[in-house]
Amino acid sequence: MELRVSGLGCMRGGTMVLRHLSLHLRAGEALILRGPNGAGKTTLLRTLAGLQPAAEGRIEAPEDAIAHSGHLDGVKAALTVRENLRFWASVHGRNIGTALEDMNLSDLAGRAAGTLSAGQKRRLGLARLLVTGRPIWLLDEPTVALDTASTALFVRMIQRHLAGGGIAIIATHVDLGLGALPVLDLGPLRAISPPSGSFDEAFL
Ligand SMILES: Nc1ncnc2c1ncn2[C@@H]1O[C@H](COP(=O)(O)OP(=O)(O)OP(=O)(O)O)[C@@H](O)[C@H]1O
Repeated sequence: MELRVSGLGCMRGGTMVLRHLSLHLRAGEALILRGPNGAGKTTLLRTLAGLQPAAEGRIEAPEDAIAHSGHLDGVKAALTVRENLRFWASVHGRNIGTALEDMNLSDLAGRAAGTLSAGQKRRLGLARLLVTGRPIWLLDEPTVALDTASTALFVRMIQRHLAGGGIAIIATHVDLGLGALPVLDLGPLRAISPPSGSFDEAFL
């Protein structure tokens, strides 16, 4: 199990955002993506997941190995938590296993997903990764809206995934307490310079 990326360039909205990105992850390895707002973390993860085409370069991974968890996780509001997981599991030809327990969703299993809080929905989105059975996880700000206990559940979930030979790329602005993982700063790989005097800078 490997993910190999070479000379990757990614576009967003018709503009080249990142260029010359190469990386190589083997089973059990993880990478933290960092960079300021707009650096291209989401764009990179979407490109690696095949949600948008690469502008240049190569992405090599086994077929159907990648699962992506982003800001919109396709939670079906009218289905219960359990039904959502069963639906995704069936798409991948699997059952939901211990996904409910692993993300502390057992007490919410019968609730319509549309009635969940932001953090509960995020836990459901992360539980979805478990039922895909896919070994390469691409995670975009996975702990947004999670409280301390849920963040700890997520960290354990990642540790088990890596111990089982999985791979993870995690875009995050926070220290997850996952130990000394390699960090890729996308700032230097930006294909475009942020405009000077931008809105953000005006408030720094
Ligand atoms: N739908 C879109 N259409 C056009 N440009 C976009 C679109 N989405 C993002 N962009 C632009 O693409 C660039 C990269 O955005 P991206 O969301 O990948 O950054 P990011 O590093 O994930 O940022 P953040 O830390 O704020 O989540 C930014 O300049 C952003 O403004």
